[in-house]
Amino acid sequence: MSKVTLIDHPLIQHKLTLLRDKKTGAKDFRELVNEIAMLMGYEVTRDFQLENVEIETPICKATGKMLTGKKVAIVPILRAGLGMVDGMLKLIPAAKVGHIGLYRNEETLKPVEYYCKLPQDIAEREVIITEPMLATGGSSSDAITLLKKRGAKNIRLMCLVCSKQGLEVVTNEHPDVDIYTAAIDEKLNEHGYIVPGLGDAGDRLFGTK
Ligand SMILES: O=P(O)(O)OC[C@H]1O[C@H](OP(=O)(O)OP(=O)(O)O)[C@H](O)[C@@H]1O
Ligand SMILES: O=c1cc[nH]c(=O)[nH]1
Ligand SMILES: [Mg+2]
Repeated sequence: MSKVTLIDHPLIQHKLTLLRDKKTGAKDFRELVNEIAMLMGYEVTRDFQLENVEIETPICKATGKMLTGKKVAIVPILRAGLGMVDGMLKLIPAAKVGHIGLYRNEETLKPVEYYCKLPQDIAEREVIITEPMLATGGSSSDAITLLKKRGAKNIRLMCLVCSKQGLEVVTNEHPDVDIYTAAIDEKLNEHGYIVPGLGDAGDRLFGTK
């Protein structure tokens, strides 16, 4: 069964409230999304493996710990997932970045795929999907399916706001994928938007509405 981790660190909750506020404009919204992604990144990568390495400090020989070098791919779901990429790359600068383009049909709420470009060795990488909004769960679930078809085996999903029902969909369809989120909101409205949510993340990031 998927592990769902609610990352409710005070700094993240504070920034999330600013993000939810409709008075927050695109510039601040972009900055906040990146900052939250970076803060969440600590928790998302907490189980990364370490190995002992021998080094010499200015004082003496010592044993330190370094990442075992498992390669990482950050995969944003376009467009809104792009907003979280820079924050994650600050933490893992050597990560490669794949892109999955999906938009939600406004009537059916079903995701439509329009782009996919992944690192060639995606099967060997630890994949972190970035997706600010998990509403019906359709986009996240389809993105995971697509990644699995391309051979990805170790996938985790990083969101800002999830709906309860969307989480259920993704955890049922992909019980092997762990999910990290800064909030779990109560419900969806009749247009499939998360309530209270933060509105349309893509439009708010890129100022398209
Ligand atoms: O869980 P779901 O019900 O599938 O909804 C979530 C998706 O909806 C939004 O994408 P949108 O279609 O608005 O595209 P955009 O990111 O390009 O704005 C959001 O960015 C998610 O990808
Ligand atoms: O609340 C929602 C639902 C889907 N997509 C968004 O950007 N926000
Ligand atoms: Mg959108």
